Amino acid sequence: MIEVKDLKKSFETVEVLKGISSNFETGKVNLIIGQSGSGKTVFLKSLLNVYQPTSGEILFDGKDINKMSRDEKQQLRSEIGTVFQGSALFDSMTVEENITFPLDMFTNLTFREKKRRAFEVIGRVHLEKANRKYPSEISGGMQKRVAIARAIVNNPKYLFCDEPNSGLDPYTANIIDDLLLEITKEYNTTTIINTHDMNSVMTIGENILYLRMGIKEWQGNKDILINAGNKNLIDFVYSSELFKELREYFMKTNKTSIDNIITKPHSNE
Ligand SMILES: Nc1ncnc2c1ncn2[C@@H]1O[C@H](COP(=O)(O)OP(=O)(O)OP(=O)(O)O)[C@@H](O)[C@H]1O
Repeated sequence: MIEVKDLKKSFETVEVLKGISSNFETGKVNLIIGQSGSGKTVFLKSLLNVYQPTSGEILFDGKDINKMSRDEKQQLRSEIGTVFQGSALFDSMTVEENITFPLDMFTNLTFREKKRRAFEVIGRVHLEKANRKYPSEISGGMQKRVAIARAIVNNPKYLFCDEPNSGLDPYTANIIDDLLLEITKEYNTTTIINTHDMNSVMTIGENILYLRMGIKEWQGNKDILINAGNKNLIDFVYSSELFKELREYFMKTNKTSIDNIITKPHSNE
């Protein structure tokens, strides 16, 4: 579980995060949404300790990251898996080498143990046939699955993803969403995802934090989102004509999510 208490972050005189408090539970997919410039990336980077907050607390299972010793921070780093925008794979390494990289960095496992662990997660993201390929030889969706496998190879307690669906077609984005939801349950991770993808919001949004101009404007799950009274949130989430119509359909039929009205692709496609 990650608890954030009255988090503020300024750059010189500009206050970007204006006192955000929120809890992110273990085993749940937590989504951070908001317009461009609302502070999502600064928020995520503050949780990852890339930015030092101006004030406030960030507790990882009860421990304040900003009061941790160097060793404790190093330990925490080994417990965090990250999926960055654009996958951020090493071009000169094969899929398997990319995935093994965190084990080389953070563990003393033997070569054989590392291979076994890499093999496990490669199977988990259905990339058995690609393990000897280079990133340039596989599709964007497969690259994203490699990034996810690399993020989970070390059995992380916390999983952070920055725009995991960016650059993917909607079909592949669904596969990635499903995979992230499944992995969150299987590994019992506290998963935090920055996203602009409203489809993700409506399908995997177990806890949604809506940021607006550096403040927490709304927090809830995908099922209560539909009836949320917050006009800014509704205007943001249902800004496209298609989603507006979907919302009207939900309201008319008393449905709360799109889970039962869309057919999902299988995650190994
Ligand atoms: N290192 C920095 N120094 C100064 N200002 C910054 C820095 N990083 C972000 N900002 C400012 O903080 C505000 C929020 O930026 P942030 O990148 O968090 O927005 P965002 O919600 O992630 O946007 P997007 O959805 O476009 O990625 C912006 O006004 C940005 O200019």
